[in-house]
Amino acid sequence: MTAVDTAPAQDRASGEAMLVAEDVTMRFGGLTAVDSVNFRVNRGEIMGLIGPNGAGKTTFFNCLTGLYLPTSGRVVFDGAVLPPKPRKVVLAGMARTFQNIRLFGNMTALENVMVGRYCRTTAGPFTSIIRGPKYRREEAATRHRAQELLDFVGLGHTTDSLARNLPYGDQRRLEIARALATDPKLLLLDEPTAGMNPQETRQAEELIFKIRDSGLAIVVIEHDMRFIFTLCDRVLCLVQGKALIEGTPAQVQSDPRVIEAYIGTGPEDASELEKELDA
Ligand SMILES: Nc1ncnc2c1ncn2[C@@H]1O[C@H](COP(=O)(O)OP(=O)(O)OP(=O)(O)O)[C@@H](O)[C@H]1O
Repeated sequence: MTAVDTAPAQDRASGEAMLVAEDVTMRFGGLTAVDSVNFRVNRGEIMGLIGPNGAGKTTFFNCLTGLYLPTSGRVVFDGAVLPPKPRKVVLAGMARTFQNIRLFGNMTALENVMVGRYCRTTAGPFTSIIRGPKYRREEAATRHRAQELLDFVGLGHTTDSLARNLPYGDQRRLEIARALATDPKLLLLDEPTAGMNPQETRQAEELIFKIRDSGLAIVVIEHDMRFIFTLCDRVLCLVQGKALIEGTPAQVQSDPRVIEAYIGTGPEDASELEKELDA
């Protein structure tokens, strides 16, 4: 978490591919939730995924992170086809957060982050019971790294607080710290600002830039358009499972088909989008 990415957005957009989705299709029975979507995320890039409700964003995200095996097409991560097990995906260097907070509420902030770290430790059940020197060394290193990550996300003061007692915005940041504990090369965030107040949203934005600057690639699903257009190098808009447009925030923002797609799916989404674009 030390290197700083100072590359301009256009360099990142033409950089080396970290994640490539080729013709990814996901069907649930007769419903095609994701329809032949191509997608590419480069090293050090922040990629946004938008679309009206039911557009297939979460399903596509689940295909990208190994939670779903696409009906057809493939996902290549860091040069290799994505392994079909979420645990192997994490070990390959991909971490994610979920739309709904999934912390261990009765564990402390530090313990929550340590849980994320255990995928990189080697102590098995036997060593953990014996608690020999190797276990103690590893546990101390895990604790140290977890504290570093709490500091990194701005939660250094919450070490011993129970996760369930943290304010909402802090819980979201704690989830990010736990994801970072797995040492990812790519971080996927599913609606990271859902339910946040404007101040928490601004803090989330700063944190995501900081993570990108530390060398990670990031994919974000978000309904908050102002947030996504400020944050991302490129944005993909999905509509009814299909890729409508992919481009820079300026290109996507000015494409009339994007507003049209939102209007077609209900006045709430559309007025939200127009409000954001006018701001
Ligand atoms: N496990 C599933 N089984 C059957 N249908 C599903 C399943 N998951 C999603 N769908 C359907 O696939 C379509 C896309 O849903 P998805 O949740 O991916 O959209 P989304 O863009 O993430 O929506 P939102 O913004 O509301 O979260 C919807 O019609 C949804 O009902």
